[in-house]
Amino acid sequence: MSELKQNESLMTGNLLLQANNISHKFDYELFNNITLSLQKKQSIAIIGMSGSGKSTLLNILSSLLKPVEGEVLFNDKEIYSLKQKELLNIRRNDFGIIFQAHYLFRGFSASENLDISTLLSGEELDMQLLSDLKINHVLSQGVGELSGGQQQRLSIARIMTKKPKIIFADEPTGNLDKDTANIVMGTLFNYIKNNDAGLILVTHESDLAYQCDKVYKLEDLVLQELK
Ligand SMILES: Nc1ncnc2c1ncn2[C@@H]1O[C@H](COP(=O)(O)OP(=O)(O)OP(=O)(O)O)[C@@H](O)[C@H]1O
Repeated sequence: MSELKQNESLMTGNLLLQANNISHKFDYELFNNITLSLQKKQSIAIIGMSGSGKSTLLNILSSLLKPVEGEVLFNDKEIYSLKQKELLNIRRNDFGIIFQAHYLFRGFSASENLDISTLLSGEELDMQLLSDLKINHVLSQGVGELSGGQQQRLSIARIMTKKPKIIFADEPTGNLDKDTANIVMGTLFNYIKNNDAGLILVTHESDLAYQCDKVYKLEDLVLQELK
């Protein structure tokens, strides 16, 4: 994005997240000098080969991993310069992170897993959301009794229940058949449009990626804009 456009979106208040000149390495360099911005109601997909660093980049953008270089701005504040408590507040209230492995409480029912989200956020349970995700009929069942795909949708519902400003999703439809994956993606797109939120999605599936407003490919250390 040009500096002019970036300033425009800052002025109109549409900017949700701005990452500047992000570089990261573990044993070897993963990516270099990545700049990315997310606007309200916008969805961004990141694709790339296995091991190219997509999940690592998502972790950096979503407050879980401080990059070796660069900054991530949310509400005009560089998140990795914040005090731990402020960062935790953003992670708890504003960011919704959907992992490849979902972290549901297995000894509890589906409904109790959702209660944790409503209790912490003070938000109401959205029955329409549960119905859209086709899990409204399994609420009284134990998490261990649900299918893998139902567990995945329950973890997505739990994250959406707290009404995050940004949803970061790492392969959110990995366990789902095509039709159910489309339902989940439709629910995520509706959510961001209706709540002035944004979505950053990591996926292997390019047809899912191209449903997003923007598509980037992580390759040869850089993020290339494909759409
Ligand atoms: N905490 C870590 N410590 C050391 N190396 C790591 C760590 N996390 C990831 N890596 C390495 O960084 C590289 C990129 O991993 P990452 O999970 O970001 O890739 P990816 O593109 O998301 O892959 P996939 O599509 O297979 O999920 C891998 O070689 C991985 O082993």
